[in-house]
Amino acid sequence: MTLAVKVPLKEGEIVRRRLIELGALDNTYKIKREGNFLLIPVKFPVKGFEVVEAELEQVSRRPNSYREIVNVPQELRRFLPTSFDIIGNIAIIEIPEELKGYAKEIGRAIVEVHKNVKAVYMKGSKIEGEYRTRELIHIAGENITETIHRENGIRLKLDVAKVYFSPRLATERMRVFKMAQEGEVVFDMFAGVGPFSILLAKKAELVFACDINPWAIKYLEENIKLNKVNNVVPILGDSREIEVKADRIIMNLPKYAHEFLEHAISCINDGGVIHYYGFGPEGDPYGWHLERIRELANKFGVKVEVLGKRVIRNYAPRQYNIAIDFRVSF
Ligand SMILES: C[S@@+](CC[C@H](N)C(=O)[O-])C[C@H]1O[C@@H](n2cnc3c(N)ncnc32)[C@H](O)[C@@H]1O
Repeated sequence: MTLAVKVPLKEGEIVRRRLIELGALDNTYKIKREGNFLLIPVKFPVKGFEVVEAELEQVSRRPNSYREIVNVPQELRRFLPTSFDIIGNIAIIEIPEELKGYAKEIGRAIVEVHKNVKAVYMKGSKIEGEYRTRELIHIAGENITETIHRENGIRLKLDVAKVYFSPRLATERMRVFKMAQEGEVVFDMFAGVGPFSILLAKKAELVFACDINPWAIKYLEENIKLNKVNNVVPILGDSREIEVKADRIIMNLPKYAHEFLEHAISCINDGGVIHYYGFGPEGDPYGWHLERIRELANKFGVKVEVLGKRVIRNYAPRQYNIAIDFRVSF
């Protein structure tokens, strides 16, 4: 037996919406028709409605999406985000202004549907600052920010509040791994907690992994142990000040990578490959970056061969996160 609001058939939809607004609708039971009435399952007695005890059928199918069970007013449902990131057992979601008042409902629904998710955070700012982190606002589940994320066969321990990490780049990291050759020396200029470095360590002879964020380096050191790799050298500092020679350089700092190009070219070995990342506008997202690369190639008197370029993902409206791979020959 469960509690249900009994309403005339023709008022059913209006009452259902009202119950959603009140957070009273119990989605775990099905609505039942009884003659000219509907029995709408509720979580608690609701003032102003006739509440009865009823035998209702339980909803047996496990929902596929939090959107199927979340209690938000019908007219706002169209604003519900269709995707969010899951990093280890932590979900991070961008909630539009219209739904900010329902953030906790959304968080609760995510925890309910995704059994592996233990904590949910709402994005509280854009990615900003030198460390490329953002403010996170806790909306559901446990108040934890440290987790272990699995991707491409490696484990990455990290704190989502203290370091940059995006699970959306997993395919890009695998693509770079596939391009890498056995026995190379790699310079990961903006290593973070090591998703490129640790993966590439499986092929490379040596990986220099630099980051300016002490938390990133702390987790990188833990991840080196966690993944039992012995050829990654963590370096805390500004990668412009690190003088190494490498066959492959990864420049995963899209917002500022162009400022580091000169140093990258000075670190690359003859015939080496640079994986450059940037942001660019719709239409020609590569043009500005390719010009910078060619300018510097002229300045250094080296040859540049573009091996590939692609859009990785949308970054903002009409702005793309792009990648350019190029070979440098002396
Ligand atoms: C976009 S994140 C990429 C992290 C990592 N490659 C990944 O895929 O998760 C850029 C990283 O560059 C680091 N960073 C920013 N400026 C730097 C600098 N001058 N030298 C070294 N690292 C820097 C930030 O702390 C941040 O961890």
